Order: sequence, then structure tokens, then C-alpha cells
Amino acid sequence: MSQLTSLSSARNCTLSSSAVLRRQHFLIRSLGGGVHSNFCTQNRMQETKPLEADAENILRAITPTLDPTRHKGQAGKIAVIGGCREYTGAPYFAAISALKIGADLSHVFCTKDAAPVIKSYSPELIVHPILEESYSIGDGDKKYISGKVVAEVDKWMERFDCLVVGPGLGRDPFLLDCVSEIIKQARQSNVPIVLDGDGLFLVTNSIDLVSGYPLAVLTPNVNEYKRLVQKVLNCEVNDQDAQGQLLSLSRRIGGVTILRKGKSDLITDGEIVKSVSIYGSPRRCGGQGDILSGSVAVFLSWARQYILAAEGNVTIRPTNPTVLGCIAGSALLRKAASLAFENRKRSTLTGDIIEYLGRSLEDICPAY
Ligand SMILES: NC(=O)C1=CN([C@@H]2O[C@H](COP(=O)(O)OP(=O)(O)OC[C@H]3O[C@@H](n4cnc5c(N)ncnc54)[C@H](OP(=O)(O)O)[C@@H]3O)[C@@H](O)[C@H]2O)[C@@H](O)CC1
Ligand SMILES: Nc1ncnc2c1ncn2[C@@H]1O[C@H](COP(=O)(O)OP(=O)(O)OP(=O)(O)O)[C@@H](O)[C@H]1O
Ligand SMILES: [Mg+2]
Repeated sequence: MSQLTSLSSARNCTLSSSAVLRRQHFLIRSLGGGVHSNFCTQNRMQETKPLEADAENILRAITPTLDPTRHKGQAGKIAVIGGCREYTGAPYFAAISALKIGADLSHVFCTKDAAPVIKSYSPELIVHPILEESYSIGDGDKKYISGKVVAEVDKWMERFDCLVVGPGLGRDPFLLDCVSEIIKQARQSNVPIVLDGDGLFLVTNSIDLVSGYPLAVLTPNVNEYKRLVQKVLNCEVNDQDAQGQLLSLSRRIGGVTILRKGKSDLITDGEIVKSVSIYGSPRRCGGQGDILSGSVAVFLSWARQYILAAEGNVTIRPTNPTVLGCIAGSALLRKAASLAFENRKRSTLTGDIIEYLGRSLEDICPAY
């Protein structure tokens, strides 16, 4: 057992592909061990820095050309499930960011009272006022209404390239039950799902909803990550071995992709860990994570298209489209935040950052 523990520690420690380590990895597998077998007791190892992603090359490779033969919808149809009485900004930020980056259509499925507000922010968004919170329905109606809500989203499901579940969703128990059903349907239809905000609150408490789904992406902030680690790994966040713990977390959830937001964004799919550390903004105004979730949804969809079209001749690494989507989304948000801060300094707000998404992408990957 002690041999297994020390070998597992080595597995946690590094992503190096040296021959010695490869042999150790082989031994660990042969012994039936794994990184996640008892992560919480084996966190004494030296932290190694994750490899910085080659974000600009990835952005250039996956962003589609503006080809006149393409029709509306081919550059992406995104749906945000979020928006309730308290929060109307978050779903708007996620959905409008998807459009500003280059998606063709962006839908929002929100509660009835959030819908007119979100529509009033922008005529560009397609807003479906279909979600219901407990306060607006009687106990006897719950089953019927839940069926209606889920059927309404399902009508559209096959058309979406990616769902973003959670920005401004709130935590009403009835609403979250309906959203659980929507997640199950998306999974059945193989639609990628980015989970953020209250969507993460939901899946942290019902991890089976996403467990083992390779097209799920979790984008936790500091609080959301802490809750995930406590619930899934049953221990506290360990910043001495941030990389190893992130790998463990992803593996324990069956290899879902996780983007841990922070000073550097750390991204894993349970196989590799990449970081995006390019300078962003020192302003921590609310809503930047919402921009990120909408951006990841678009880039993930584009990465899938790119990989399909490349037919085995993929020139970038890594090759997992969910990881590529996270790297591209994180890099673009950070670049836009840095440009916005250059101009607005302390008054920089999320809306200002959104205005720089287009220019940031243009700098890396010109339209013509
Ligand atoms: N302009 C907008 O519309 C924006 C809206 N936003 C939206 O806000 C939502 C929450 O996201 P956030 O980022 O505030 O969550 P986070 O950092 O975990 O919590 C901070 C602290 O608050 C508490 N807490 C939170 N929600 C709670 C609830 N419903 N009921 C009770 N407690 C709650 C939480 O407590 P805890 O859960 O840890 O007990 C923690 O201590 C999410 O939908 C997001 O998309 C943001 O995107 C920003 C822009
Ligand atoms: N300390 C930091 N330094 C630089 N960038 C950061 C820092 N913390 C977060 N970020 C960046 O801001 C983005 C949003 O992360 P944040 O932790 O603010 O998300 P959030 O709390 O979910 O935001 P939201 O207010 O939208 O819910 C991330 O992509 C990350 O790159
Ligand atoms: Mg957030």
C-alpha cells in the first residue's frame, strides 16, 4: 500500500513524460491504484507548475473563417439556461458574449418575470420565458408544470451546439428540479453543457447529473470550487498541490472538464492540466465569469467543428474540444479585460469588457 501511495504521489506531481515516470504510471495502473484513490491523505508532494496553454495558436486554429457559403447557424447556436427574479444580468452577459464572439444565435431560457427585463437589454437575444419558481405555482401543479417546462426546452435541444446552465439561475428547489431534467435531456442528445454559477450549485449536490459525461464543462470560481472539493473529494482545497487536486477532482467525476477560475485559470479533463495566465484585469467586478461561460460555449462548439473537419490532421495540442474551448474562452476574456482596464481603469465594468471581445479576437485572428 505504501508503494502504491508513493507512486500515486508521483503521478500527482508532474505531467512530465520521462521514461521513469511512464514506468511508474504503468505500475500504478497495474496495482489498480489511481490518483483519486486517497487524494486527501497524499498531498505532501512538491507542487509543479502546469504547462501554459498555447492559447493564441488554439484560438487561430479553431475560429472558423467567415466563409460566404456558410449559412446562419453554422457558426454556433448557444442556449443559456438562467435568469430569475434576482438575477437578470448574468444570463444576459453570457448570451451576449456568445454573439459578440461570433455565434449566430443566442437563446436564453429564464423565468417569466426575468424575460421582459432580459429582452429589454437587447433585441439580439431570443428569450424564452418558461422557467417557473415555487412561489408562482401550487403544489398540485408541480408535476404538470415541470413536464411542460422540460418539453419546451427539449423542442429546441437538438438545434443547440452548447448549453450554458446556471448564470443567474437562482436556487429555487422546484426550478432546480426542472433544470436537472433539462441536463438529463441534453446528455441524452449529446449536447455539450457548460455549468456555472447556480448550475454548479445544482450539480455539486447531484454529481451524477454530470458524472462521466465527456461533454460537460464545470467553471467554478473560488467558492464553487471549494464546495465541489468538499463534496466530491471530502477534503479541503489544497493549494500546495492545486494541479494534483484538480486532476483528482475531474477523475472522481468521471473525467469531466473543469476550469478552475483564479489568478491563473487551471483547466483539466482528468488527463492533462493546462493553465492560462495571460494578464487580465485587476478589477474583480461581478459578471466576468458569465462572459467566460458564454465564451467557452462558443469556442467548445468551434473546437468540435474544427476537429471533425480536420479528419485526424489536428495540428494543435491538446485535442479534447472541451479543453480547447476552455483555453480559448479564458484567454479571450483575459485579453478583453486587460484592454477594457487600460481604458476604464477603476471604473471598468463587465459591459466594458464585453465591448472588447471582438477587438481581442480580431487582434489574434483577423476576420480577413
Ligand atoms: N449581474 C448579475 O446578475 C450577476 C449575477 N451573478 C449570479 O449570482 C449567482 C450567485 O453567484 P456568485 O458568484 O455570487 O456565487 P458565489 O461566489 O458562490 O456566492 C457568493 C456568496 O453568496 C452566497 N450565495 C450565492 N447565491 C446564493 C443564493 N441564491 N442563496 C443563498 N446564498 C447565496 C454564497 O453562499 P454559499 O452558497 O457559499 O453558502 C456565497 O457566500 C449566480 O447565479 C451567478 O450567475 C453573478 O454571475 C454576478 C453577476
Ligand atoms: N485574481 C485574479 N486575477 C486575474 N484574473 C482573475 C482573478 N480571479 C479571476 N480572474 C479571471 O476572471 C474570470 C472570472 O473569474 P471569477 O472568479 O471572477 O468568476 P465568478 O466569480 O464566477 O464571476 P461572476 O461574477 O461572473 O459570477 C476568470 O476567467 C479569471 O480568468
Ligand atoms: Mg460566477
